[in-house]
Amino acid sequence: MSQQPTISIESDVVRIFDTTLRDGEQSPGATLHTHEKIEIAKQLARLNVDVIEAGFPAASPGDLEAVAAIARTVGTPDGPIIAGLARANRDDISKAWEAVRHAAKPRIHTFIATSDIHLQYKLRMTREEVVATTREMVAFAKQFCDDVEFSPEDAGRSDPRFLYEVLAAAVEAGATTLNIPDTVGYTVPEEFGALIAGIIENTPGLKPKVERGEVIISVHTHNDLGLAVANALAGVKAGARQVECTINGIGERAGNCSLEEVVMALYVRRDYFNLRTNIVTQEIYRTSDMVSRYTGIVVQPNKAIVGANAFAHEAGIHQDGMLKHKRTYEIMDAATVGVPESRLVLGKHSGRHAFRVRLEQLGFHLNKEQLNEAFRRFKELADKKKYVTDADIMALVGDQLYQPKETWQLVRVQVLAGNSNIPTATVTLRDEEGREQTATAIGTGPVDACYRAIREIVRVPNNLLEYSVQSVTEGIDAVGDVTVRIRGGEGSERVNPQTGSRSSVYIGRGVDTDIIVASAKAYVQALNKLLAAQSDAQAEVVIKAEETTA
Ligand SMILES: CC(=O)SCCNC(=O)CCNC(=O)[C@H](O)C(C)(C)COP(=O)(O)OP(=O)(O)OC[C@H]1O[C@@H](n2cnc3c(N)ncnc32)[C@H](O)[C@@H]1OP(=O)(O)O
Ligand SMILES: CC(C)C(=O)C(=O)O
Repeated sequence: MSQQPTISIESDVVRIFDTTLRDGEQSPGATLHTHEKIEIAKQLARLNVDVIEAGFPAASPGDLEAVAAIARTVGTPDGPIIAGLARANRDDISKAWEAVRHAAKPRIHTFIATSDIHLQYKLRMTREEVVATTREMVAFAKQFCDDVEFSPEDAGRSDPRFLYEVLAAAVEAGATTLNIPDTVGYTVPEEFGALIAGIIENTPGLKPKVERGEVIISVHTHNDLGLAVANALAGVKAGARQVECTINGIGERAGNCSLEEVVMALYVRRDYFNLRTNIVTQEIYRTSDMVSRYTGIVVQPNKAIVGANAFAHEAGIHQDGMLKHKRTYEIMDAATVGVPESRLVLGKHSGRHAFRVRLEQLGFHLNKEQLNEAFRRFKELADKKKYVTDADIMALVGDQLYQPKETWQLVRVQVLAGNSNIPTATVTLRDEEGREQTATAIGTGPVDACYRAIREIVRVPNNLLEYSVQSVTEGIDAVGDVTVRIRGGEGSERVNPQTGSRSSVYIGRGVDTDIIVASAKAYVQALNKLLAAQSDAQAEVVIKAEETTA
């Protein structure tokens, strides 16, 4: 099984054959319109893939036209090879040629299965018939096109000795690329590598042709066991010089070998593979994003290379390492794949170093005590909130540095709610001189009614931007923690003493076992901040006016 490759191939280039528009489009629900396929093909050309498999022209007239359109627009002399897939029959091959012939560099890719299970149940053919069909159909394709690729489908589960026979027939008939598919993602890397090495070594007459680059061995792996990329790399190590892959690894079932992963593995581990690709790696992220948007297939956040978290660091120890030297936790630069920069995500696992750096980026330069207090409050918030945003941090530190006086205090709140009442709230607030005011309001729910009643008393223009409630403790007697964010009207801007930046957004928090009470406290707190900022602003105007008169 562990047959070691003894091959010495002249070229150190691994060709990238992108099949996003053919095998990728076979992902359930990924159907693309022709104009989207053309856009993706153009982007693949910018990415500098060597081959675009643009579709399966015999599948439908629309598919044929889409492949032809790509051949015409993207298949320029400097552009990639444009391939069309065809079963091993005359009709499919003729249609493939009809579509790809418009390209400067066309390729017909024909295939037939070689595993016993496919022969017996699907094709209902004998091995002899498969060999004869291969010879005949590769020769038929060769009449149209010099560049013919042949694939023994389900090679991963085929008898290797039979594969050698079929592949020899394909080469004799003129195939210049032999693509070895692990169609159902069944093999494991050592085994697949050995399969490739065995093919090169044992297919009659093949090895010298592969060494001179007259015949290219290609690999096409599927991800049913999550091994598609590992298998493709094992194939490359054994002598393959073309990898068939898709953007974001989309494709039938669990998908195909992911282009970005295999390309970056070859790039980052040049020391191990001693090979290169022609890919413009800086275009990777843009391509991934386009394919995701057009197919509607979302990229999982932890996906290697292109996932949202691929260059994000949350743990404090990692963030500290990153700040001291990027290579401590990153094996490649985000910019290499077109991601603007790596991110330090602030959350409950973050440490002081990263927190301080983010504060400085936001314009806050705190002394040690202030930083410790801000960090304590940040951790408290991170325990409750999944993501702590920059806005949260600004509000949190802003609040810490700026403690307004309490213009209004909540005295009482009483609500009538339920599914047979109009939600009604009666609220009593006390002002700085100890005078109480009461208002009653109805609303769409008890919180809305309560907020309307408060507005009746406080009467300061504001918009509620965000209302969120969380339980701080567990169980039926849980304490509710309400956070509100409001924006004040004109003249309610607060100047950040650290940065000089202005904002009219105020945050209020209220905690109580009754969430209506917690909601009222939070809103009153936010309004108090707004009122304090307004009176500060007025004082500023008066002082400026006095200075001018003086
Ligand atoms: C592993 C892969 O990804 S292979 C590529 C898969 N892609 C596609 O299937 C493309 C979309 N397919 C289609 O639109 C349709 O299946 C078509 C137009 C290609 C064919 O449709 P139909 O003629 O209705 O046939 P259907 O798909 O039901 O069955 C496939 C037939 O092709 C035969 N066949 C399958 N593979 C091959 C092959 N490589 N060479 C020759 N014949 C083949 C099957 O044995 C079956 O033949 P049968 O009708 O004599 O039993
Ligand atoms: C047609 C071949 C290359 C294929 O897609 C597969 O076997 O998975």
